[in-house]
Order: sequence, then structure tokens, then C-alpha cells
Amino acid sequence: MLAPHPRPHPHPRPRPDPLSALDASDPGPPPAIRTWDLRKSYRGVEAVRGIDLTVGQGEMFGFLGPNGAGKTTTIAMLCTLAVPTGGRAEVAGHDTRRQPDRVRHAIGLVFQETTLDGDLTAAENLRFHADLYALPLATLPARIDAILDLLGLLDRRDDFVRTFSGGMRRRLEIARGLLHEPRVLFLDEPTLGLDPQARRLVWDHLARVRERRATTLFVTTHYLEEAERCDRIAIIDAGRVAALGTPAGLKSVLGADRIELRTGDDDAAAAVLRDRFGLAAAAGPDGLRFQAEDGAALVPRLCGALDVPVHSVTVTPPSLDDVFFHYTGRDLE
Ligand SMILES: Nc1ncnc2c1ncn2[C@@H]1O[C@H](COP(=O)(O)OP(=O)(O)OP(=O)(O)O)[C@@H](O)[C@H]1O
Repeated sequence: MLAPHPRPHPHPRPRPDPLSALDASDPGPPPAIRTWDLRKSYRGVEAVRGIDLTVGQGEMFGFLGPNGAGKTTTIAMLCTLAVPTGGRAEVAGHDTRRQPDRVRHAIGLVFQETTLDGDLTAAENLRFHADLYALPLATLPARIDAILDLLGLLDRRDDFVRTFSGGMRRRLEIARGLLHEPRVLFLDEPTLGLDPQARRLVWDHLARVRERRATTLFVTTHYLEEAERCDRIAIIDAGRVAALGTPAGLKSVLGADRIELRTGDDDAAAAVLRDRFGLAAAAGPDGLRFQAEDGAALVPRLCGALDVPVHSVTVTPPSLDDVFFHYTGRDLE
């Protein structure tokens, strides 16, 4: 488990100028996160075994892996809450070991354990956080209103947090994590325990945050539909990056579609699949199952070749769950 809030750095961070990207001589801001062979061992347990990652500014980056894969340990190192035993990491261009205060100022954290005070209002919770970060008082009310508005909570600004639903609390935690305008927000399973509708709403707001503020969002999740919303995902297994890419790219590497076919005579259909198409089908209670590269193009040819009645054909492209299973041998959810 991670401690909720690292000590902030008192000096304000210069905001990156979005126009600087137009100047070819200006290399622009460094990547939001960069790691080189990052490692962490705990007395005999190699929790993280050499991770190389580059995450760009403004990316929605998903960090997926089975339980015990090393996600929390990696995040703890990136947040300066754990010291690497090998390799190194930079966050917002700052080395996590040599410049921890700068890293802490550049990041926000949203973890599973809530640290909101239910007996304070939403605005008071944010003000408390602003004190920790020594944010300028003159602009604080406007800053609080803007962030509550971004997370869809402005109309609840003066309500006690104990009256909030689980989803609203989570959005308030995100608002708090963003109040000091970090370059990177780390979210460790931010929607755990929420119902699907509340989860969607949290992600709709995260998408707005990314759009309006270009904050890098580094998120762990066990939910497929959330992984699908990431720009890129890394699948971590046994302390290493097993796969990295866009959701579509990772699925396309897997290639084959899954096809389920129900006919009047499955044995005869299986023989045609084998002899005419070179495809091996498995027979089950719900008909035949097999894999093929381009299922949509195959189906009309297949139906034309079969002499038996076809009751139904289902073509399912690879899902992220298939990808996850392929690399880890386990299901994501
Ligand atoms: N403080 C610690 N001392 C010893 N071993 C640890 C410690 N923290 C983590 N580990 C071990 O390191 C490995 C990676 O753990 P970690 O919590 O980083 O995985 P995770 O991917 O975040 O898992 P989960 O999804 O269950 O949170 C596990 O084998 C875990 O038991």
C-alpha cells in the first residue's frame, strides 16, 4: 500500500509553453515518465525486474497486470515512495532519486484508500490540500472552482463529503490530485468498488482532464473497458513489460478472429473446414469454434462451401482480454 500524499515542493513549476513545440530548435518538454531498466527487490523477491518505459506528455497510459505483477511497486518508485534497487527513472524530466522534491511537485496521486475528510466540505478538503502545497491564496477560490467544475462537482462545492456517493468522492480525490496542476497524475485502480455507471463517469471526467489540461494520466485498472480508453497500455507480468502498445495495435498483433458456427451437421461442417480451408475446429455443445485471420471475409466463402444448413455464425475480433491472456495466461478482470 502506498502512503497517500508525498511532501510537495514549495517552488512553483514553470508551465510548459504549448507553442514551444512549433519551434524546431526547442526540444520541448521532456517525456512525462521515462525509466531505464528500473528494478526493485525486497529481500529475495524481485518485484520489478527491469522496466523500460517512455510515457509522453498528455498520454492516458494504462498499466495492467495480474495481481503481484509489480504495478504498485513501479508506481511507488515513480512517485519517490520507494527507492529502486537498480536502474533509474525520471518523472517530468527529474530523476526520482536525485531530485525527489521536484518529482513530488510534478505529480498528483489518487490511490484506492480515501484520505478525504467526510466532515469537511468539498472546497474545504481542497483548501487543506492547497495549504500542504502552499498554493497562492489570491487565486485559490478560482482555482478550486475551476477544478471542481472540471470534475463535475461545482454544484456540490459546499456540501459535506460524507454526503457524497462513492463515485463523487473518487472524482473529488482526482480534483484534489490535480489542484496543484501536476504534469503527471498517478491513479492506482481509481474506480475499484464503483458501479459501472459511476466508473464510466469517472473516466469521462478523466478524458476531460486530459483534453483540457494535457495532464499525463498513468492508470492501473483491472477493467477491460477502462483499458480500452487508454492511448497506450503496458501489460506487466512478473516484474517485466510483457507487451506495450495501443489497444488496437496489441489486438492486431494477436490477429485471428474467433468464429463460432452452428450448423445442421457439425461433423460434416468440420470436415469442410479442415479439407477446404485448412482450419481446425473444436466441437462443443454450442457448435464449432475455430480461429481465422479475417473472419468477416471468410464467412461468405465458408457458407458457400458448406452443404449443410447454417444456423448461426459469430465472428469475434480479439479483445484486450484475449491480449492480456495471451501475455499473462490470466484474465484481466
Ligand atoms: N514491501 C514488500 N515486501 C516484500 N515483498 C513485497 C513488498 N511489496 C510488494 N512485494 C512483492 O512484490 C511483488 C509485486 O507486488 P506489487 O504490489 O507491486 O504488485 P501489483 O502488480 O501491484 O499487484 P496488485 O494488483 O495485487 O496490487 C509481489 O510478489 C509482492 O508480494
